[in-house]
Amino acid sequence: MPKLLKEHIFCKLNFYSERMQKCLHSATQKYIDSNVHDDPKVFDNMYFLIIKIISTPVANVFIGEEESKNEEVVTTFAEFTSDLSALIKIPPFLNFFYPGLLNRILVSSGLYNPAIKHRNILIKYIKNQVCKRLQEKAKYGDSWKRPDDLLQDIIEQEDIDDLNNVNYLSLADKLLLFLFASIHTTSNGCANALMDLASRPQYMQELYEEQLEVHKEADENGLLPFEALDNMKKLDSFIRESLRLTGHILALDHSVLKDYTFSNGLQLPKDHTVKIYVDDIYQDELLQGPNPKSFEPFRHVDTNVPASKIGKNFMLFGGGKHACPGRHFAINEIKFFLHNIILKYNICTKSGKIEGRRMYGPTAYPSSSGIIIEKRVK
Ligand code: HEM
Repeated sequence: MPKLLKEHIFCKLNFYSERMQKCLHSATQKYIDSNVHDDPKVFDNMYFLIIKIISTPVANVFIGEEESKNEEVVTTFAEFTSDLSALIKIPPFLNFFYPGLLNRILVSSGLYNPAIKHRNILIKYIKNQVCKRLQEKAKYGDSWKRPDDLLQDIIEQEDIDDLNNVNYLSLADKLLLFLFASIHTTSNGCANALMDLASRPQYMQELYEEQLEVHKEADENGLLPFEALDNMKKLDSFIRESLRLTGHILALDHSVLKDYTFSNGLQLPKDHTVKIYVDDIYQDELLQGPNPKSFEPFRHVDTNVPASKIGKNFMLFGGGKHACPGRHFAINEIKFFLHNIILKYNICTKSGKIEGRRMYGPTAYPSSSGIIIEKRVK
């Protein structure tokens, strides 16, 4: 799965950049712009709007221009992970017998499996595309212009060419894995960054000036060249700081595959799950520099370390050979989205205070508090 993404999406970030921006523009227009008129407007729980906005370009790149315009597709992309995470919230009553036993019973007995609804929706739209594409390819042969998206890449990689022999279940399951990895994570990061900005309006002017300068590179449709992302240095630093202070207490669950003993004698027994105690990384002055607990939006500007850069002092995307391959895609999406918001609007929290994260056990979620969005006077 990571190999597929690396070969077919992350090598083509530049190619997808225009589509990503067009989708973000139209989704922002639909979910935000159309609700903000001359008076300031309060948006509660922005996460639910942002997840729809983030899902729009992801759906476009994953299953193509045509189907991604459909509201039902965007809703499935947006809701799949949160519906699934309802399973994680079920108290682990039967874990005494076997880890996750209650969830396994619910899912395998068919009593509760939130994935099925989304899989059926996805199959409906994928089927439409697969049929159309195979028929067109048969009709036009070499002159057929193949659509460029992940679905087409999978069709070709798996040599799918017989309409009567397509395993739609397997195709949908592959795509659902990608949805699981990409949508909630990116939306979380984006909603946190927006709330962090609304909480600290004093940094807005500096970011606005940078985005104005960057926007000089835009074409007549307001679309930026891919390279413009590199010039959003302050915005990039702001996003990295927001990600650094995501706020989880424990993160990065990993299974221990074999008994392991660290040099200090600490033992990890096989088959246990280990999690990282996040404060050990982000509140350590040696790793983060001075005042590691405080939100300093421009702390990364002169460090030459972009928001997507992983390292021992920044583990949000994991590390090593399994580090998140989607991190550049995610950061680009967040930057393009915030670029537009900063140019169009002033934002602040409804409470007028800094809003922190919402905790669910050791995991942090974006705050559901209100954000006031007001058109910028030019
Ligand atoms: C802010 C957004 C994101 C965050 C915070 C995030 C975080 C992570 C983390 C922590 C891991 C596990 C790394 C490890 O085990 O060491 C991971 C893996 C992965 N992520 Fe992301 N991710 C994000 C966005 C995305 C996007 C947009 C995609 C796809 C388009 C994606 C695809 C993947 C895949 C395929 C893996 C598995 C990699 C492997 O096992 O080799 N992620 N991500």
